[in-house]
Amino acid sequence: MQKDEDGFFVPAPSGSQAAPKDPSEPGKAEEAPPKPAAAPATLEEPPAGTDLIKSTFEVTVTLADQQADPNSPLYSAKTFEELGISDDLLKGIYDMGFSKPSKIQERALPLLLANPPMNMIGQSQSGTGKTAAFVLTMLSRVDFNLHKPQAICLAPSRELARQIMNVVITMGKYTAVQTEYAIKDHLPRDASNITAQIIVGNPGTMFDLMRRKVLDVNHIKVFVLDEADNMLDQDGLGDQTLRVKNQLPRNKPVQIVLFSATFPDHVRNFANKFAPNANKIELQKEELSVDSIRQFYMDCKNEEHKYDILVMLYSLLTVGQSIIFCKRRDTADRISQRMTAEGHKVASLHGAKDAAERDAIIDRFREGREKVLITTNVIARGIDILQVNLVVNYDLPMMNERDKFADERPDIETYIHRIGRTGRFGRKGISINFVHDQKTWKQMEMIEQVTGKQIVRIETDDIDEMEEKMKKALK
Ligand SMILES: Nc1ncnc2c1ncn2[C@@H]1O[C@H](COP(=O)(O)OP(=O)(O)OP(=O)(O)O)[C@@H](O)[C@H]1O
Repeated sequence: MQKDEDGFFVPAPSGSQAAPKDPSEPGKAEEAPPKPAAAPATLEEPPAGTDLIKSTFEVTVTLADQQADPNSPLYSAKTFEELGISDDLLKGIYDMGFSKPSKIQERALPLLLANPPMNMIGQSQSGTGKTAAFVLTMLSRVDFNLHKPQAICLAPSRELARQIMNVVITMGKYTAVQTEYAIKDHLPRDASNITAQIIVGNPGTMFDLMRRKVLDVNHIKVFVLDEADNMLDQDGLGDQTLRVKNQLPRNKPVQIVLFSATFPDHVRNFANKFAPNANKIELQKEELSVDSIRQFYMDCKNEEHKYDILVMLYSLLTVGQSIIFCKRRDTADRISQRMTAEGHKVASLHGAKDAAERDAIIDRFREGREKVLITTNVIARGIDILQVNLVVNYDLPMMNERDKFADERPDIETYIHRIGRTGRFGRKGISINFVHDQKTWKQMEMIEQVTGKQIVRIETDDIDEMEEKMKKALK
């Protein structure tokens, strides 16, 4: 059994190849032991000036080449011009409104674009600009005169794959780049032979296109995993991701680029094997989430009371836009049906809906036509909608949603990604957890302990106080 995007167990696709079960055996080509790493360099951000993002967090840069000095200006770019990329790409970047690289871009791009290409394992908080870093890497390595797949990017959900594709198309607007999706129900126009240079999709469909030789792997130079810890998780999408990797040519170097806001220890070991000899950018454990997200909790009396509180919050949910995370698809449906019947305007999105419906729902939400989205973990990661200023954990994320053998511990990584749907690129945001019994209270306490960020109580019976606290947090 494996899990789908919502974290539900589903049977493996028929005819799929068996993949190694042991995470320590990810294949043969990548078995070479990594070189000893150089002493890590810890860098502090200079005082923030007019930066859009006031990043005070620290990253640790570890170079695969132990002779090199990670503090060398060679490995930092204060401007996009310094990167030596084409004018067409520079124009694309400036058109997106980016005036200078964000912290992760500043540190990662010189390493990503250097020749010969080196693997990268990059970590930086949600909403800090990782996408542009790997998209620029793909675009700058592609030969636009060659009509063959040259860069592939995998993401855990169709919504995220579509979002990444938009960045590829927008940033590549002044180039001749051609793109293709590898997502379900989105068959390539010419279903026998993909001529596009950059393919973005989900691992199951990507593998299928490769296996059927619709996607020729022989010219692939870059392989990106966004949300890499999730993509490598053995109980989630890991097997399928590994199958994709095993299709890549072994006699030619492929640059492997892994990015995420979280790399839990058990995945990090696998990541090191998946992307051997990688340059690494890591966050300190206590810096996993950005400070611009203020975290609250509400003490609900019981499960039913959670619903009442959510309805009471409705006027606040619609001040900007909000995402409500539930554990189960049927909870998401039930809440949205009830709220709709009571005259509120909400949408629900989860993995049981068909592809066209999912696309329509997220597009409407992105355009601001829906203000409240009730969903599952399917869009917990990566989704970038700047107007979202409130995230509600109607149910806390649990490990047992990811792993049927896990106990009732909270899923800290998923929590960090969920609340990261707000507070994008230095903006303010709020998250609210609903707790309703001893168990959920303890789970939240554990989240507070591990993340080192305070979660402040809001009274459930004083709507005015609630409003005031939340508005203050958003100021
Ligand atoms: N250099 C920049 N200048 C201004 N805005 C930027 C810059 N880089 C990225 N952004 C914007 O910041 C927002 C967040 O970026 P992105 O979605 O890449 O975050 P992320 O680090 O991938 O987050 P997550 O971990 O949630 O996937 C996007 O709206 C993007 O357009």
